[in-house]
Amino acid sequence: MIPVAIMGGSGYTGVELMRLIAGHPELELVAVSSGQFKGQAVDQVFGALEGAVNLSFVDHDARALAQGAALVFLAVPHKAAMAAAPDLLAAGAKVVDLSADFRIHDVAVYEKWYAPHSAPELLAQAVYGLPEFYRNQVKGAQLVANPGCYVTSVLVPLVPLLKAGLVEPQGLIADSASGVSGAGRSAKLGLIHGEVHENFKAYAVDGHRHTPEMEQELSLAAGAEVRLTFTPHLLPMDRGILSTIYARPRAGADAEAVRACWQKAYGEEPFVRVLPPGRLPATKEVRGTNRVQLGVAVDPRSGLIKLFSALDNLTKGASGQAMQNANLMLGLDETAGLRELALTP
Ligand SMILES: NC(=O)C1=CN([C@@H]2O[C@H](COP(=O)(O)OP(=O)(O)OC[C@H]3O[C@@H](n4cnc5c(N)ncnc54)[C@H](OP(=O)(O)O)[C@@H]3O)[C@@H](O)[C@H]2O)C=CC1
Ligand SMILES: CC(=O)N[C@@H](CCC(=O)OP(=O)(O)O)C(=O)O
Repeated sequence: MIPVAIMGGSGYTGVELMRLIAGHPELELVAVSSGQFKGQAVDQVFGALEGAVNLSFVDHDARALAQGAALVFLAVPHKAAMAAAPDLLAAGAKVVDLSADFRIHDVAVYEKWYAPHSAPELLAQAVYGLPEFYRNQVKGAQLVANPGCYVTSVLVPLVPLLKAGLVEPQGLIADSASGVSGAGRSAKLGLIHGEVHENFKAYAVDGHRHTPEMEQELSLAAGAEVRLTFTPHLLPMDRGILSTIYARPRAGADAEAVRACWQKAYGEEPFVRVLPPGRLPATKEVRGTNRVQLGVAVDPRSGLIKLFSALDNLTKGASGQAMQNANLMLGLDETAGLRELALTP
């Protein structure tokens, strides 16, 4: 068994990582940290893990977590991740960072949207962890920057189409809606039941911090600078993201051409499902899985192409993708521990 550790085990992505590791044939969780629950048994704090994790939470001490772990998952907020990564790497551990700290290549862009960067020297070695696009680089990486949840739902449908020149790189619009677990497990007024239940609204309409990350990867795919209009929405459910993307077709591209392009890009991919005509992505069909579903339609009036993607923000949007990256970095079967199917109602 390969020993792994988690910094930030008391949050939603941390507990999801523990669930996935518990079902993984070759990984063993050897340490997990939490400030709030330090010293308490993991399965007392999270009853869902009873019998599956026999550890108590320890301090957020990077060097201690790296000791005895081949790989450490950083399931902590941005800033905390860049503070821990140098020590973890220096101690010889591989690192999968679920935060945004190493996703944006240009430090000035990162600092504009986030905060001053305390470890910019690591940006050049960080690999952007979308295995469907960067699999070979991930395999050799010491530090992987796991993509954002909204970002994965926008890049998977769009990147192959931009690379193939099937859609115009300008004028792209993405409307995405996320379940509440996307905002993490800390108490916030806007996330309590009375505010979220039976409600649906947009937020961050002047600019969400995932926009520059999307534009970075979309521009690389298009070979030209891409500007995207992105609007996130909060859905009254716990998990799941549905993105609807509007794009202007190029060279007469239609739904069939889009599906053929996706099939070429993803036909062999274990976690991307291109849905046949007549079926559209649905969050319930990917809930708890590492899958992304893709669907397409052409608006008969405007001629715009509508792309749809569904994923679970905590699995393919965070911890599942982190596990997929860890599998590649450790030389394991990429799908190990990730073969769960969604629950039907
Ligand atoms: N939720 C989601 O769907 C997604 C989340 N992400 C990213 O993953 C990371 C974790 O998110 P999520 O699990 O939702 O967050 P939560 O708020 O649910 O959990 C945060 C975790 O980080 C720990 N933590 C908080 N502050 C610090 C600190 N200064 N140093 C070390 N640890 C700290 C907390 O531990 P304690 O309070 O016990 O000390 C807790 O375990 C974030 O960077 C987030 O942006 C990425 C994609 C999707
Ligand atoms: C519903 C909700 O609030 N979602 C979060 C998703 C952000 C997230 O987790 O993003 P990083 O991985 O880049 O930190 C938000 O909009 O801030």
